[in-house]
Order: sequence, then C-alpha cells, then structure tokens
Amino acid sequence: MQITVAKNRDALNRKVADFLLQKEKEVLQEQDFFTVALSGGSTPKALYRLLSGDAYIHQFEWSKWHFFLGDERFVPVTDEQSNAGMCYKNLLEHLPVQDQQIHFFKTENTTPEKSAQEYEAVLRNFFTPAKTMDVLLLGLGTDGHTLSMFPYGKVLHEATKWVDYFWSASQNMYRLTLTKAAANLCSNAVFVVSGEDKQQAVYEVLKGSQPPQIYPAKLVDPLNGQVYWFLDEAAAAALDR
Ligand SMILES: O=C1O[C@H](COP(=O)(O)O)[C@@H](O)[C@H](O)[C@H]1O
Repeated sequence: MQITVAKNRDALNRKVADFLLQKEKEVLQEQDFFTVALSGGSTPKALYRLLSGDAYIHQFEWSKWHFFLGDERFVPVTDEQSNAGMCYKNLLEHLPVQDQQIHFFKTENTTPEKSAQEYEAVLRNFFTPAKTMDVLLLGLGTDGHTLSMFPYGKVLHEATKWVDYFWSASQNMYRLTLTKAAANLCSNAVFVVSGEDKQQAVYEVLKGSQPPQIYPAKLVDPLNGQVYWFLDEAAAAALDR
C-alpha cells in the first residue's frame, strides 16, 4: 500500500492527475486501451475539472480510455444525486471521447435488478475473469463506506457477483455498486480523500481494529493489484496519533 499526503485539496488533485498520467503511460505500453472506473460523490468533482481543464486535458490519450462507474444511485442522469450526471458535467462533457467509451449503469426505463444484471454483463464482456479495471478510483464516506458498500450492508458479503443493488431506506433510493469481488480484481485501487471530516474514517480504515462490516473500505484489497491512498493533510491528520 502506498500513502501520499498533499498539503491541500488542490495539491492532492494534482498528485492524482500526475499519477493517472503515469499509469496511462505504463498501461498503454502493454495494451492499446486504458480502463478507469470513476468514483462518485462530491470529492472527485474538483479532480475531474482539473483533468478536463487546460492544465491536463491535452496530456492524456483520451481516445484510448474506457470509463466505468464504481457505483450509482438509481436516479435519472439529470438528477442532482446521479454519479453519472456529476461525471458528465465535470469531466466527460469536456473530453474528446465517444459514447462507446462510456460504460455506465442504466438508471432509466429499467429496474435496479435488471440494471445490475446488465452492468454485470457489460463488465464480464469487457474484462477477463482474472482482471477488471486498470484504475478503480474510490472515495471514502465519513462512515467508512466506499463504492456503495455501506456499514453492515448485505452487499459486503457478495463474493461472486461483480455488481449488486440494494434498497437504502435511509437514502430512500436504490443503489448499484461494484462488489468487493470486482474491486479486488482491479490493478490499481486509488482512494482519493480530502477534508477534516474524513480524518476519523481514514484512521479507522488504515490503522483501526474495527472490522470491515463497520468500515467497509477495509474490504478493498486487490488480489494482484496495488492500493494507493491520496490524502490531503486534513484527511490524514489522525494518522500521526
Ligand atoms: O455515496 C457516495 O459516497 C462516496 C464518498 O463520497 P463523498 O461525497 O464523501 O466524496 C463516493 O465515493 C461514492 O461514489 C458515492 O456514491
């Protein structure tokens, strides 16, 4: 595992952007496409704007990228809560990419169950049984969740399917998510975490003794891949305790 701590959120995002440049280069020496699962929520918005802005947009080989999503809320893409909508707005709408390069969950004119099954098929068609995405971008909730793997969720036990769904009563919506089975076949799991409100969760996941049922991000442990944590100083503050 590699932990990188940056002074603040802007410096953190630059480090992640440089890491992605390096990984893209390495991967494209071995194969002619680069697969990345984007994370949702609010933290990656600034990273996505950085990647699609003047400083970085011309540095990547976007035509070689294939974009996936780590998890999704079962709402239309136009809904404020849609992870896909956030990714389009902050990143994809600004990039020279074709629709065929974007592989997201369907959330309209379908059911959560069908959507999960279809996404499973999309992933199984694209990847091999031994390896999923080159880079899996991940966030961390203040409660220790990553993807839509929430504390005590039944999805935490799913060891075979790559995609699952569940009803979240507290959020009043269905959620769709890659499971630990898919996450742990990625080549590079990359957590990007910023802000003081995340410091306790960061501490518990990296140094605490609580089980993964309570801090689900602990379940991310790729079989043949690496885990990277990119933190800003505020998120990392409790690690020195
Ligand atoms: O609900 C979600 O939360 C996590 C963390 O999001 P953040 O807003 O605290 O940055 C995110 O990684 C996940 O994709 C999202 O669906």
